[in-house]
Amino acid sequence: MRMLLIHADYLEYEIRDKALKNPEPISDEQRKGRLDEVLAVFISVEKVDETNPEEVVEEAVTEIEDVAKQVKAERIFVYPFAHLSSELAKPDVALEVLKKIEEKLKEKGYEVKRAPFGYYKAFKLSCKGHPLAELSRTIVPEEGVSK
Ligand SMILES: C[C@@H](O)[C@H](N)C(=O)N[C@H]1[C@@H](O)[C@H](n2cnc3c(N)ncnc32)O[C@@H]1CO
Repeated sequence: MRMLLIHADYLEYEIRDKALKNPEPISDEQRKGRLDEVLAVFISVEKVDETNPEEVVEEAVTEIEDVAKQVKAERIFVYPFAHLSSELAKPDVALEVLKKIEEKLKEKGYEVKRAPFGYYKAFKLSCKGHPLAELSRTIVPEEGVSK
């Protein structure tokens, strides 16, 4: 899994078009979304993550929470982003992983939005520009360790 984490004044998106034949079904209210004072997390779920998605979810949540605490962000935007890797996981696996990351962050008390999966989206992002405002993380499940 590849993550780009941006501490931002805001992130807003608007659905433009389908990018997959069967994108995630969404309500009208999900066609647009915005969070202010947010840690935006752009995530590419990778092929290697398919060997142990549970472990990758746990590690991603740990990394995201670590950065959120450092930058004192209470809101997190989980944003599916297929452009951080050339070895992408299948869409059905990727969507499940992203949903679980969202769920676990909410359980930890963060206000979380997740941008819809499988669409072209316009977005606006205002990066804060401080030294920890732009970070990346790579998560790889342990070789062949399936729980
Ligand atoms: C396109 C660009 O504007 C938009 N931002 C976009 O990336 N759309 C992606 C993700 O929402 C999702 N998607 C498919 N596979 C994956 C994956 N392995 N990991 C993450 N997202 C995925 O499906 C879309 C097409 O790849």
